[in-house]
Amino acid sequence: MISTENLSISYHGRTVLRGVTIDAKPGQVLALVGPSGCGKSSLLTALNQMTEIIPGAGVQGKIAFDGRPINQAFASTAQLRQHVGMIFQKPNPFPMSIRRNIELALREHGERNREILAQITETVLKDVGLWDEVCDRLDHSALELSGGQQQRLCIARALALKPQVVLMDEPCSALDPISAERVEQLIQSMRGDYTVIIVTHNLAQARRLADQVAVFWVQDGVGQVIEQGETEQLFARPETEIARGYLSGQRG
Ligand SMILES: Nc1ncnc2c1ncn2[C@@H]1O[C@H](COP(=O)(O)OP(=O)(O)OP(=O)(O)O)[C@@H](O)[C@H]1O
Repeated sequence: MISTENLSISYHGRTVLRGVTIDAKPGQVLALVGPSGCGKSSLLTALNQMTEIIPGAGVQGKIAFDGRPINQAFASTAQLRQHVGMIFQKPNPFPMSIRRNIELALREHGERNREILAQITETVLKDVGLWDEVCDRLDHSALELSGGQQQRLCIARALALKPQVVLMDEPCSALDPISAERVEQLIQSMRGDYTVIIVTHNLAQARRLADQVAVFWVQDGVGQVIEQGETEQLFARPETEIARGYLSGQRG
């Protein structure tokens, strides 16, 4: 669904990630794990072309969506981001009503019909398990919601655009344990319908959620993928000493 080939990322001429080849398959969850600073977030950022707005950042190598280079697969960055949504560590709802948070994204992509807007809003809020909690205060500010509710709203906002891929950068790590569990359950429920690439420092979470895992590590001062494969196989029988130490919690 979305893949990279020999992808490298640099900032101001310093390469921070080198030679990354990954393939997130349709409907699967791919977890990116590894210690701080090995380039996991940089990779996510490159996948929906946000790297382009970072001063001094450069991307080399190939990124493909459904087998086609992303520049050819999408007519514009806006179209790419419709198909490839992004969720950040800190929930970032717009400072406006719960309803407007969902509708604004849809309106930006040309949807004006009020009934359709209301219907999609209800559907996606139900999908993320938020409808019952907010249906009587849709016109209240999204900032009145708890952190966990805000994160589920942000996921609903992304899902409203019917993306095929959702990129998630540590989506649970800023939440309290109960909210984190709800968001994790939500990601679990997205399996099959969406391709998810999730950066997580929580190895137990990666093991619970992911079909595939890629282990990142800094070698010779540059981030690289040192091992990747099916989750259970990778955790049970890592091939490299470094991955074995990291996945067992003894390194990193
Ligand atoms: N905008 C930027 N300008 C310069 N250097 C950057 C920028 N963003 C990231 N870096 C550097 O790139 C390297 C990789 O950072 P990145 O955030 O991608 O790693 P990470 O594995 O996601 O780390 P973490 O798990 O802590 O989020 C780090 O050395 C970081 O300092």
